[in-house]
Amino acid sequence: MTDTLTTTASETTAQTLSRIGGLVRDARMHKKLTQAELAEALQTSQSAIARIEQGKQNVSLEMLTRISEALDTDVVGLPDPNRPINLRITGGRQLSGTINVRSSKNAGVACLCAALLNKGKTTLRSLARIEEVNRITEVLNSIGVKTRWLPDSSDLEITPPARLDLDAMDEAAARRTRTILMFLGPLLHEFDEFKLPMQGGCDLGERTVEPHLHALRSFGLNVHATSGYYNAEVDRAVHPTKPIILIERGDTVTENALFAAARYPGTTIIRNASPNYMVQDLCYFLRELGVEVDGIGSTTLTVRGVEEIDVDIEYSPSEDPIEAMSLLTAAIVTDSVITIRRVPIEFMEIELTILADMGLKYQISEEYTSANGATRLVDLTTVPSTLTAPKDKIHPMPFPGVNIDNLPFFAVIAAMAEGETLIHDWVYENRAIYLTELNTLGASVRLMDPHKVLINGPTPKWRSAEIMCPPALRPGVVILLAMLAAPGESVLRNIYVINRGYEELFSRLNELGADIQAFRD
Ligand SMILES: CC(=O)N[C@H]1[C@@H](OP(=O)(O)OP(=O)(O)OC[C@H]2O[C@@H](n3ccc(=O)[nH]c3=O)[C@H](O)[C@@H]2O)O[C@H](CO)[C@@H](O)[C@@H]1O
Ligand SMILES: C=C(OP(=O)(O)O)C(=O)O
Repeated sequence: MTDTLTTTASETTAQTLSRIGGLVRDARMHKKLTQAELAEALQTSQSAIARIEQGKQNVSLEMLTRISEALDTDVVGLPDPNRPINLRITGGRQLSGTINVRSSKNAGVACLCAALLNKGKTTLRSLARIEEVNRITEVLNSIGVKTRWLPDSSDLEITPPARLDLDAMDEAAARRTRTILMFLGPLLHEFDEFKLPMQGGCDLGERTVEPHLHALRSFGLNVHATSGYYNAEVDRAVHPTKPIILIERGDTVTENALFAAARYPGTTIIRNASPNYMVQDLCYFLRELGVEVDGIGSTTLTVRGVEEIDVDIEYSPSEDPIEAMSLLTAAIVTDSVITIRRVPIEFMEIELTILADMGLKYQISEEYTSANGATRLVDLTTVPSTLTAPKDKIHPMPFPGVNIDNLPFFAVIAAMAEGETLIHDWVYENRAIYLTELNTLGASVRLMDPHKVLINGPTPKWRSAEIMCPPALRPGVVILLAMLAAPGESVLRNIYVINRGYEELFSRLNELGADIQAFRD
């Protein structure tokens, strides 16, 4: 398994050198050495260190070993998932400039799973290069699917083998994601019997599986769970004879039902479908595969499937509304003017309306269209504003509603606003609890019950602190953003979970003026 700080063979030399340079710089700064001091320890010149750090100099293995010794750390080590990445954040700095929202984790992983439906070559353009995608490509590679990042791009080419080898599956990678559950839909077309390791993902308390199994039963899939595996059997005589009613309007359950319907050579009607952004992206992707999907963006999807799909296609998953919300929150907590480009506005409208009611000022551009040809985008420029708490509680809903994954950001925003804000995360058993970590940074967050926090703002004085990153993506980012607000040096430990869902978040925030350095113990 690789992590963010390890190099991969497919990277170009220039990219690799610049990555190594960044690692040397981070390790040197962590050790609090100047370039001249490191140069002296290595008996080389300060300009040689500067060139290495800028990625402008070839670095031999011998030199890397010496640098590692001088800095007391493996600058480039063998991949070791047990060595956590930490962040050192110098907060209290304003941000400025422009940043582009990248494509979403959730559409990305849906399209990766959907590529299993296609015997031809699938190219995903501008796919998020994140740990969740790494885990899925590791699983795909282990079962025989070839994946290749095209040079100088984030475009991933996916070529399936004639027959998948499920026995060779990289189970360790599979168990680190919930996405593995979304292999059920594609695989039921390929195997009469198969088993999959049980899923992982964010630690948010119990997450349901039954809605997936319920939906897939209409396609003859029967699953029984035994000691860490889903054992699946497919009864080929069973077909959806009536509309499939999802028992939850979940995103991935809708996607699993779509995978099953995509290669069923008949019409499937899916009711209580999620119309959320990643599901819409997946529907557009399926259309590229030749599958007819009507009702995109609604809760009833009608799918006319194709038994065998063998086409070479390209698709560009759309921009991530949750990343847009994260960047907007970064601007709010640092009281900054930044322009966030490529915001998928349809999936941010309610959040923006609530924030406007709280007093947030911003400007938005004319709309334009994402590379997927459908998603409406705007550029959003923030204006430093004085916020007051919302009059009512903030709670999420399946789309359209405040996005479930955007909810945690309101906690740190509420900590900037005058008055009391109640945040009700009815969805996840554990997630609200992690928001109380904001207290360590000076906020006033009271846990009312496992689903509700009451936040008193504005925070009189943010203070820096050292915190273990919560094992959940969005709360982890919320803590990171609060650390941007807190003057002084904070440390956020073990941030794998953030890299699971965000691409180069730290260096991109640094380009806006933040000071976030990654280091390993
Ligand atoms: C890869 C991916 O796309 N992940 C997203 C997807 O996960 P995913 O689709 O896996 O979400 P879950 O199935 O875990 O649903 C989240 C929670 O909401 C509950 N629930 C959901 C729908 C509903 O109508 N009623 C209900 O009670 C579920 O029981 C569960 O506890 O959707 C979640 C909810 O939007 C997001 O947080 C995840 O980022
Ligand atoms: C909960 C999330 O993701 P996942 O479904 O991948 O665990 C998330 O994106 O916040």
